[in-house]
Amino acid sequence: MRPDAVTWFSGRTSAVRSVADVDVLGLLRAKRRGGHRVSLVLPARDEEATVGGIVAGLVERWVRLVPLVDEVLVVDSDSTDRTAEVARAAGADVVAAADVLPAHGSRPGKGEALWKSLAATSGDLLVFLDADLLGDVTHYVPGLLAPLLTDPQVGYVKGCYARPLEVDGRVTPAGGGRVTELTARPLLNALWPELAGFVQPLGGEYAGRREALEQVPFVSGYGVEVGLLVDLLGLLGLHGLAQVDLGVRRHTSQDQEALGRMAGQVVSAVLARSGRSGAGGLLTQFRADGSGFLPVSTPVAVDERPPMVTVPEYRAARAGAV
Ligand SMILES: O=c1ccn([C@@H]2O[C@H](COP(=O)(O)OP(=O)(O)O)[C@@H](O)[C@H]2O)c(=O)[nH]1
Ligand SMILES: O=C(O)[C@@H](COP(=O)(O)O)O[C@H]1O[C@H](CO)[C@@H](O)[C@H](O)[C@H]1O
Repeated sequence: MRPDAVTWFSGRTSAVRSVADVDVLGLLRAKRRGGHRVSLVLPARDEEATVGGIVAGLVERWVRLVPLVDEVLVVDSDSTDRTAEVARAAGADVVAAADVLPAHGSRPGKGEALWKSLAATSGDLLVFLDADLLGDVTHYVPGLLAPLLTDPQVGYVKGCYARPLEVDGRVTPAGGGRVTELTARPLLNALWPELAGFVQPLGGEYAGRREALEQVPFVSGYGVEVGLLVDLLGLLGLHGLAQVDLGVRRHTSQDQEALGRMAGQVVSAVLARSGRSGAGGLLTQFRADGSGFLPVSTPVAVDERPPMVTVPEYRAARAGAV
């Protein structure tokens, strides 16, 4: 790593691998002293199998027992299963992404759900967790909040973790984060070497200050994480970014073809931010069908929403909330 990345990695990486690793009551005092309000957001598309357990555990611990969190919102991203009902029964507020800022239409994708969450929440601090996480993620919330509550210089915090790979029920202790290792990390090291210290640049668990998040665009699909990282580097500088080692992250993984499409979206977001548009914006993959190869093409061109602070309805709502 370049010296600036080395310095950042050693100075801006903390560790919260369990609740025992963090002074929760100290964070609660810091939250109250700072007059902060915390919104926990989970973007969810067809996550009925996992979203209920995640929400129930976090609501019990961080809303009821120790009120680090003031609102828990599941953004239902065009689910076709019972995600919304399960999340609501577990104690979350639920909103359909398509119902937020309806005058601005509705686009598919995780980034769209995250962008809309800014208009559907009120916290000055936001924590984002995927809704397909497996295992105990209780400590993720205080771990991600700690740098924001204790260091005013930090505006954005990404979780990092070991990532076991679970495919067809078989678990290998490493190997997860395939798009990260095979696409995002090489591209970021080549184009933004100052970001080389991020262990999990694509990780779906992160937290940030609203005043920063509302000033950057949100890539509508899976390019949202890499887009946010590069754009927040520009807005906050490397010293405004941090990461926290949360130990291990398990989630329900997608197949290689799906991850290929995800990688295509990540590459498009990177190319757009490095001054080169992805020429065709189309990714062609091939399925072996026994008698040859069937080409399957998917649009991966960057589609993004503007900084939320430019949306009149958002500004009006925030002004009214003051
Ligand atoms: O169009 C989408 C795609 C994904 N997601 C959610 O974003 C998170 C991460 O997506 P996914 O699990 O598909 O990515 P992976 O973790 O496999 O990389 C999960 O909570 C998904 O339900 C979403 O809200 N809308
Ligand atoms: O990090 C990665 O390579 C991908 C895929 O992870 P796996 O190979 O399925 O463990 O997962 C992340 O990438 C997505 C795109 O940024 C994020 O939206 C997901 O939250 C995150 O899990």
